[in-house]
Amino acid sequence: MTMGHEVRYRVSGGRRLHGTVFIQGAKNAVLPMIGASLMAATGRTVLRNVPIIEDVRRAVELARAVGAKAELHEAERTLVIDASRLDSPVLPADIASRFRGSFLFVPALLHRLGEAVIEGVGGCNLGSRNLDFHYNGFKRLGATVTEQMDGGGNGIIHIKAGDMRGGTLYCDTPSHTGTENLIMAAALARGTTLIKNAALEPEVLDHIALLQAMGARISGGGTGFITVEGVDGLSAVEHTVMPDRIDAGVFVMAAAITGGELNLVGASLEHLGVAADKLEQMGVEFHQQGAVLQVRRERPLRPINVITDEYPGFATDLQSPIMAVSCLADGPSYIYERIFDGRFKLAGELRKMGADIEVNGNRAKVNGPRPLRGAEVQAHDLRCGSALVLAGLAAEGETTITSAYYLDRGHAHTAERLSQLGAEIVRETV
Ligand SMILES: CC(=O)N[C@H]1[C@@H](OP(=O)(O)OP(=O)(O)OC[C@H]2O[C@@H](n3ccc(=O)[nH]c3=O)[C@H](O)[C@@H]2O)O[C@H](CO)[C@@H](O)[C@@H]1O
Ligand SMILES: C=C(OP(=O)(O)O)C(=O)O
Repeated sequence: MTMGHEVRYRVSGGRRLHGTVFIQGAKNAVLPMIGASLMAATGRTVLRNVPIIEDVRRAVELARAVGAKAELHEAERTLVIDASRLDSPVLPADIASRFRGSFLFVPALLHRLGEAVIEGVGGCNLGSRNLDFHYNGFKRLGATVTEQMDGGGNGIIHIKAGDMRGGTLYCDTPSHTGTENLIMAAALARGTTLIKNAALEPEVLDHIALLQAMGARISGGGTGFITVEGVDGLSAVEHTVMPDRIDAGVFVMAAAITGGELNLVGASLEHLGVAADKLEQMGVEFHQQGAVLQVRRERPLRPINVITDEYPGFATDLQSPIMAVSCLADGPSYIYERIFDGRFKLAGELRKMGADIEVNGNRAKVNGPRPLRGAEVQAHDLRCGSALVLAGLAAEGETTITSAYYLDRGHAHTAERLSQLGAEIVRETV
């Protein structure tokens, strides 16, 4: 995951955070949007409020690998994509295996080039992460899916478009990227498609809004039943990416774990779903003032009971961060991870910092309060990384977080933004 250099963060804890922070654009909205932009056969798509994160850099590389012109203007947080000439259906492993969002390029390749070849799909290693809902949906629309082994024993997936016609599709559980991929595949198929048990996440709705602006005919977003009437083509448009609710949740928890007070520009209480209620129960006070969310924590942290679920349930991507906060809560906290079966590697790292956490399958009990002390710890995945930053902010002494490419996959300018709030944190490449 580190590609030549190792990224690490050093955090010195014990400072209360104060001030104003800008919430980045949403990773899980911009990635499907980059996939959608490849469906426009003419013109240039302009995406604004793009988070400057490693996953976006990889997506830009991947868009270029299939023939698109893609320019990321980092200072302007704007991505311009001209997909008028795509010339390769291959998603090369050296780029695609580094982020999950690479699979969101498949519908565009099917419609524009008639096939997609996937040499590797990446993303955080969170246990089993199947793609059967995607494959089954593509097949129901008329595609064929085959797997071959390359010389090194790695599977290469070939998807051929065939005559793509609308049909009835479903997700066994409301998959986030599954819903986005099936909507895109149906948008340019002939006739009407119904997707049952579709995901309700705000990023899925933002993605639908972009596709509608491009000319797609989609209804039912946010209901669990999505209907797509196929159209002949989609046009390039300009769209502003919604704020990242997971980035917002992490900054709420930065205020919570340090006993600070922050103004989060662009954060929405509604988008936090049940996470907002759980954080309130822990002692966080919220004041939504238009598009600015004010948060502070003055009272001692109370323990919490968390069950992860699809939106508007408690987001699995905030489960690791709240595990870090609950280490300092006044009593035992209980966490039940229902979405992924391998998302507790964090517990071992927090133990190195003095935490007392018992893990049993997908359930964890965090015995708080335990003072945290600085240690050398490893980010095993993106949210493990953000949780360790939070723990470092509250720990006595210095915490070094290694394998921090994972953190950079999903959070922009972490050290700069936290430093502006009074934290002592540096990012290093070694
Ligand atoms: C790029 C992106 O948007 N990533 C997000 C997306 O991941 P992603 O879209 O991969 O997550 P899904 O919603 O698809 O996965 C949820 C669960 O469904 C299972 N499943 C999914 C698809 C499938 O075909 N078969 C299957 O069994 C997965 O193994 C997992 O247990 O949603 C997750 C859950 O909110 C978030 O943690 C990720 O940050
Ligand atoms: C699991 C995550 O991302 P991805 O699906 O891109 O691996 C995440 O954002 O925590």
